[in-house]
Amino acid sequence: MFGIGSRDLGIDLGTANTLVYAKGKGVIVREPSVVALQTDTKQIVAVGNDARNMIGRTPGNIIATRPMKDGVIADYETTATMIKYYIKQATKGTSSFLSSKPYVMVCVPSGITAVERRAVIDATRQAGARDAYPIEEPFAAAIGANLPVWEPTGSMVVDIGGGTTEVAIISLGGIVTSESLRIAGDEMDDAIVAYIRKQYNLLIGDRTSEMIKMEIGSAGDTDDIPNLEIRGRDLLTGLPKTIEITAKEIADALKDTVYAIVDTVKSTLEKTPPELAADIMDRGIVLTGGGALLRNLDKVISKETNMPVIIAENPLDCVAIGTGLALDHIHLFKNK
Ligand SMILES: Nc1ncnc2c1ncn2[C@@H]1O[C@H](COP(=O)(O)OP(=O)(O)OP(=O)(O)O)[C@@H](O)[C@H]1O
Repeated sequence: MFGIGSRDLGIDLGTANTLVYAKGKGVIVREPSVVALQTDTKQIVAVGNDARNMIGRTPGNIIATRPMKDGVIADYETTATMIKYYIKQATKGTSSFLSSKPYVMVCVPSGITAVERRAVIDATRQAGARDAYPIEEPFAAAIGANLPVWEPTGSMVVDIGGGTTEVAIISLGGIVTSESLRIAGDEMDDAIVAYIRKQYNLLIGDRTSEMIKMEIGSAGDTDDIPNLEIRGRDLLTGLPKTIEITAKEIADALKDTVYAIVDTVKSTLEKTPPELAADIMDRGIVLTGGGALLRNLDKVISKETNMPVIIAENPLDCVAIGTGLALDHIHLFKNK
């Protein structure tokens, strides 16, 4: 018997954001997956929001890095330290932390290799978990979006995060078919950087491109979206420069990424057994993850698939909520 208790945690270890869900409390930590390190000693200077504010603004002796890339661990030691910091933050005040470590349910992309999966389990244990149980991200997203995952009915979830887009058809507590694409929100940001550089010879940072995406980005129609003034460094003069860009330009820059996501949704639907496809037709495709907030993405997916598409409530929190709620079914998950 596991004896899951209130100290146990669900962690959405994301490429862009890390969220921690505590049983009975909900999401109690929501911070960017960023760590700032001393370049020479590799000592941690800051984690989360504090570290994110340093991106692109660090002096030579400090670097702000994202230890997760494309949904998997790119820098093992830094990821373990980051998880440790968040577990500590989530369990502070609960005096039992040292005497009784938490069980942790942690999400992993569905397309992960055995080695990548092992790294997540080991890093979470090293970070102070009593034991770690991986749950596939789209399954967690579906639980968090309140879909009837345990029932004999088809549900379809598209989780668009920073590094990965996970598409899955779920029925009877399992993933029937899924596809994982290592293209999502980060790729959209990169596409904006590349467009501005090519079109205007202007270099902008990752934070600026993400801000542009959130402010005026659209997967389709751009009517009624105002222009935006942005600042960067002119590559010809080397000096700061301000330009005005239109939503139409940004929509064009995002097109390839958007259609890579749409094609993955379509090819997953093509592999779906007909009975389940009929269920999905009734209930609709549910979008989760921060990428679900890209303007008009729901409309474009709906038009391209002829299916109803719904954006989950609190799309950024679905994976964390689902990971936490899955603690009640921890015996169904393997810790190897
Ligand atoms: N309003 C918005 N419009 C467009 N994109 C958004 C919006 N809000 C957040 N995002 C994007 O959502 C992404 C982060 O989503 P989320 O936190 O679900 O990802 P993650 O879980 O960290 O990543 P992954 O699942 O790939 O490991 C970022 O790329 C962010 O820019």
